[in-house]
Amino acid sequence: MTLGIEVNKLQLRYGSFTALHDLTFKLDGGKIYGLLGRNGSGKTSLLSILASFRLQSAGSVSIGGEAPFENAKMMEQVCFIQESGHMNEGFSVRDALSLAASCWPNWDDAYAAKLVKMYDLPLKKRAVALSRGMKSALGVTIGLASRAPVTIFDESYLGMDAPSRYTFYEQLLNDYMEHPRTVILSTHLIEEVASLFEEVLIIDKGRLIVHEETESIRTKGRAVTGPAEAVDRFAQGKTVFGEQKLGRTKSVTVFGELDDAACERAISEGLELGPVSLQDLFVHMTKRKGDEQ
Ligand SMILES: Nc1ncnc2c1ncn2[C@@H]1O[C@H](COP(=O)(O)OP(=O)(O)OP(=O)(O)O)[C@@H](O)[C@H]1O
Repeated sequence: MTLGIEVNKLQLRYGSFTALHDLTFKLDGGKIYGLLGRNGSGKTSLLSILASFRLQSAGSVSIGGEAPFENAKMMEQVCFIQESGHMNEGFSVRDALSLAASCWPNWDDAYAAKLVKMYDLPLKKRAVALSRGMKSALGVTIGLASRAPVTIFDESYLGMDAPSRYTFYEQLLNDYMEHPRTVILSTHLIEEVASLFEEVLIIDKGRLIVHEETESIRTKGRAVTGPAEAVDRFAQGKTVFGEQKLGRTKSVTVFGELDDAACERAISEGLELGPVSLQDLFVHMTKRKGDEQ
């Protein structure tokens, strides 16, 4: 089963501070979404509302057609894994897994055991006493094995070392192919995870500035490489970021879609056009006064 999500004019205020401004978007069920945003942009606030950890100040959220807040049926359908997951002081890893098994009806014990083995999680150890990376490994184990129709990972794998993170990405993709569900990943490690995203949402200062298919976002910019003079001529009048020079060869990223004629002109001048990284585009789109170029 997959569940879609609809968010309409969603606002969240903390006292007099507005963290989320009129967010409106629709997520189809059964896709992997990337949620990107700079520090403090409102990612956790948004995800907490989707997971019914928090009630919005205005607007509406519906998951599979139902409002999630204080909706026991919905809580079984949504699994929210945060980096700073709260663990009961006295709980062992085994207890944490047993509790998770009782929360999510689609829980797969055999898959959880496989992940425990992969991550070498010590079942008898108190969960609060695990290292940061091991806590993250426990978190992603719970998120994956929950098989919840809506599974949200809020930077939950940041504490893990690179091999463990790659294991997570691989497991997520394989398990998602076998058991399609709606997955939202918020991350600052954009390039590492970008290939998993089918669609990307970018929020900036509590406002949604992008919601598009990943492939379509990548067409918003191009990497242009070639002889420095030809690159400069081509880039004139265009928005340029991410400039690199090696000898007489230069590479720049130009922002904005290029039509066929512009691409043909570039190629005829000996320039190479390549795709732009999602991370470069994200940095450009969320740039603020005072940021380094
Ligand atoms: N409980 C709270 N009380 C008051 N302000 C809050 C509270 N929680 C978050 N905020 C504020 O809301 C804004 C959004 O915070 P949020 O944690 O949602 O951002 P984020 O995008 O997840 O950030 P990061 O990438 O740094 O984790 C920030 O300005 C933050 O200070």
